[in-house]
Amino acid sequence: MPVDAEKLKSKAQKRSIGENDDKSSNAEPPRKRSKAMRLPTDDEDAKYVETKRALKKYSADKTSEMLRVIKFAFKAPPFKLELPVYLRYSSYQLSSYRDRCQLLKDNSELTRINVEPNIITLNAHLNLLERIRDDPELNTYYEYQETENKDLGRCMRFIAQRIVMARTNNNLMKHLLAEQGTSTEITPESLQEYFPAYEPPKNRIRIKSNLTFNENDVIPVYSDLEGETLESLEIPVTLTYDYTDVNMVDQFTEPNLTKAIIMSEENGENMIRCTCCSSKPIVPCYENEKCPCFIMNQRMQGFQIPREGCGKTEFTSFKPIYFFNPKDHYYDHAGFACSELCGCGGKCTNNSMLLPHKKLFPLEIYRNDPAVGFVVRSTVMIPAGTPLMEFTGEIVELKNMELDNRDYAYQITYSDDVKFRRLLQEVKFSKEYTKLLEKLSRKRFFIDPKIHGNVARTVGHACAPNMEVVRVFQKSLSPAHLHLVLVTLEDVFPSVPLTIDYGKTYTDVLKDRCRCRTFACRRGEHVKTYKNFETAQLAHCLKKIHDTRYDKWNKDIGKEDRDLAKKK
Ligand SMILES: C[S@@+](CC[C@H](N)C(=O)[O-])C[C@H]1O[C@@H](n2cnc3c(N)ncnc32)[C@H](O)[C@@H]1O
Repeated sequence: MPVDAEKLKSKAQKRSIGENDDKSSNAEPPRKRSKAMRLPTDDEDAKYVETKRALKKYSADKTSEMLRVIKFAFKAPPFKLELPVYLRYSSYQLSSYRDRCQLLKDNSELTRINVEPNIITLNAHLNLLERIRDDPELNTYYEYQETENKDLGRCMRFIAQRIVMARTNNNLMKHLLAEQGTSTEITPESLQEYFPAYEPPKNRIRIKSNLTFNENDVIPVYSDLEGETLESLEIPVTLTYDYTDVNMVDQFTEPNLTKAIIMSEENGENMIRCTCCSSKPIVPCYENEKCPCFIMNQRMQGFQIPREGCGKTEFTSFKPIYFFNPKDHYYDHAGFACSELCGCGGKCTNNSMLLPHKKLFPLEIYRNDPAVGFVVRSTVMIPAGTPLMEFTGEIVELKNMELDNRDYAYQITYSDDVKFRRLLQEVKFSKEYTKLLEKLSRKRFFIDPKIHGNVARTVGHACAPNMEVVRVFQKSLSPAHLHLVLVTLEDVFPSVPLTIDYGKTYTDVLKDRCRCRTFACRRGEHVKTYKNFETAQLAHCLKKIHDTRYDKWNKDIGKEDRDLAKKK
């Protein structure tokens, strides 16, 4: 993820002689779990219960009042209890909070389970269709693409352009490619070996049945490492974070950000919300030219440079979000969504956060490569253009972030974000608030999910990723009102890990240790296999590979049989 290069470099060096090297060595003797885990004492447990009670109270009244919430952070090993004071959540609800302690307590969940991949895929698909059918909002407004996607050619073109651009904009890459050596010709057949399907073993170790503690969002965690046993498995500390679906702000470390939240709440002028309502279950805010949230959404879509023959990327609630121009992607792509504070309550066509918050697509976390650690996949096909998940964590300025957290954190504000700053000048906020937002926009804020985060923190890096990260604002325009949303670039099938591109800074630090194994890898073993990518040819190959995967998926979900049965 794009972070300060020098700092990361020192961290990478630290790692290369330490933790990471150990992990990648297959020869490492299995470590005993007991060393890492100690259950809390009665005293510690009592304090934990007390905290939870305080949190419950907070969730129950859902006020936006300042409230003191005590955070317990358990650091293992050795097990240590801290009591820093955590305040203030930038969201108006605390939808979940779970302590690391719970994970330690739940060690007994560790179990072996037998799976039949095809049955899992079929069941997951049927469950998904059922969920869509049973949800009055989805069954009327959302179309899950079960048939072939007619826009796929366009998506593949974007991916191909993105890959070519990431390579040509990278000096180290240019240098490597200029070296002597042969280059493999790009054909669907030659690329095929870089698209292996991941089939989990039939007998898997399940570490947790649900990492989120939310029964509407079940995310199990598996360990599929070869030769691993229940006895040798060590639950890594990277799994013991507080699961949160909302971003957080600590008022002590980030007083200016807190001030921005308060100013937006206390002065209606600084808040953007609509009063739209209708008798329909979903209010048509995106079709209402007077809706202030839609107007802001349109203004942000104005960041995009028009391309001949292409439309603009639209941020709506139910239609796919397709991209057209990979240049300046993060700067050019932002949306503004209605929220629960609006007249529509966020249940409208102008809320691209609606789908990710529904947790429609079942996810699982697993690891099969010790050098990469845990990654994420879905057990159903996720269509291209789906805003799949939000990347949550603590919003923190670079100078306040712990060095150790940086390989997990995602940068959200950039001092050279000219278009965004121009917009700030045009919006009619109070003078003082505009000044503050301007100041904040020049600072380097990150979303740090290391201690408080969600499943998105586990998404791995790939040089040819299948998801892109975009910004969606709600309520106002400070960094505390910004959400990072991960959108699929192509149809992602159940056998494929979900990935994003952590960015050039990160891959440069990875040096030759990138394990994304994609044909377009910028830092792995196969960097020089393909020297020349031509966009159109690459898009064509990607489409062919997609079609093969699509045919297999169709068989797995028994679609052909069901279509036949319907005809009869
Ligand atoms: C944001 S975390 C991803 C979750 C992590 N795998 C875990 O188990 O918690 C980033 C870390 O994952 C690993 N990682 C992710 N993608 C990788 C890749 N393509 N090659 C090598 N390591 C990768 C690296 O250790 C990196 O520091």
